[in-house]
Amino acid sequence: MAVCTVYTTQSLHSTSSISTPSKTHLGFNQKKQILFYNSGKRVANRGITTVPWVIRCSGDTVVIGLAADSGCGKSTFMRRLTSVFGGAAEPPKGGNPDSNTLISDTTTVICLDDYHSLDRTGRKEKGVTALDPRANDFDLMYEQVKALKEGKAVDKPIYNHVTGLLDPPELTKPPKILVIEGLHPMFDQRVRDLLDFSIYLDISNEVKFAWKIQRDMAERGHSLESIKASIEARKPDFEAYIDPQKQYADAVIEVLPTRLIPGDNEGKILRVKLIMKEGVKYFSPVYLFDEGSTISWIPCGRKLTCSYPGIKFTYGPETYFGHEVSVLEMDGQFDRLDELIYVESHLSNLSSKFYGEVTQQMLKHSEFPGSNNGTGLFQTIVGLKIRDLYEQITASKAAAPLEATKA
Ligand SMILES: Nc1ncnc2c1ncn2[C@@H]1O[C@H](COP(=O)(O)OP(=O)(O)OP(=O)(O)O)[C@@H](O)[C@H]1O
Ligand SMILES: O=C(CO)[C@H](O)[C@H](O)COP(=O)(O)O
Repeated sequence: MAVCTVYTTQSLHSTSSISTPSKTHLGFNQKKQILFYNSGKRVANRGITTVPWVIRCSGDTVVIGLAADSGCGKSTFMRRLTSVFGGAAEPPKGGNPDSNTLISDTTTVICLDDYHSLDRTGRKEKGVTALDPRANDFDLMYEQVKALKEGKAVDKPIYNHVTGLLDPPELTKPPKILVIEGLHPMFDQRVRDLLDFSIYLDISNEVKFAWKIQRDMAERGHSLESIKASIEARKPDFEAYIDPQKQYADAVIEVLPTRLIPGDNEGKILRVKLIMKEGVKYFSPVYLFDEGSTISWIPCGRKLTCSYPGIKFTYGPETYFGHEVSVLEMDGQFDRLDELIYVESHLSNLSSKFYGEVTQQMLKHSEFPGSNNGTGLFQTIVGLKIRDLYEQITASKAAAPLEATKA
């Protein structure tokens, strides 16, 4: 049910006895008594009113932002996230086969490439990349994400990656959870302010290169030179417009080459950091052994099989762009995924619903890239945290109308 916040009208504001705008919550078309307050004290009772009083409706839609460069694992993360909610995500039925949208029972994932204002030819003519803000319509992005958050359907444009053209729009309905993924979910402050939670996938250049080669060379037949050239061409705009968004993220998954093999730059064994901001509403960071302490842990031995170069976890408080954060790091990879339960049992605040849920999720998607290392583990954990955040937000919204009528 969408919930609407009702404010007093201008004429009531001008009444000297009422100094603060009053608020209450209504369902659409629901009649309810509206109470007015003066510094928390009930001062008037205006009887029954209806929707015309409503000036702002916010649906139950929780909005999550996922930022990353292209080819950095957003789709894989989305598949893990939607799986935590129990359903598979699919393109809109009967719509444009080249739609970028994915819909599951609870979640709709929209790709912000759909807000490219310049198509492929337009960008070429103007000499700008897709990462450049001038190639994107942030006004429309803001209006549509805001509308969806408020429970209203929108006609969202489609950027067609096959043709490089802007296709006719598709009707997008407000879901329970809206994920906006792409290059710029935290770039525009208005859009950023709509996010209930934000994530940045920070893939180091060395690893990005290794992944690109794996996908674009092995799977798409591109040459090594063209992959190198495309990464180099994107770099200045990536550094100017995409990378700075990580400072705003509530959680960052940073992927680096291992430190367990000196000089390694193959990008096969990874060191992955989960950077979690402290003090974010409805989000309490995961910790290892003891919250707030600095821990270094090598779990290899009788309970966890590790081949060379082994596995090392670290955990502790740090500062990230001036924010207090907790950082959990995993370097190395698992030999046997079923043994992950041993690691899981030493992690706290996971927001799992039962013992072993993280291990179960990882085993369920063992074929996804990153399932044997920190990328898969931390994406799964962030998925559980998002479910928990969603449940807390909806519970608090459901409690709000009751609180308002009790007063
Ligand atoms: N955790 C991982 N470990 C190893 N390789 C990975 C990982 N995540 C992604 N990759 C590699 O990167 C490729 C791109 O992943 P994915 O499709 O999830 O990224 P994306 O950000 O959605 O890409 P795009 O925006 O280009 O569609 C995968 O095909 C895989 O080769
Ligand atoms: O950075 C990207 C986000 O996915 C794409 O390169 C951008 O959307 C442009 O698309 P295309 O490569 O199809 O012209």
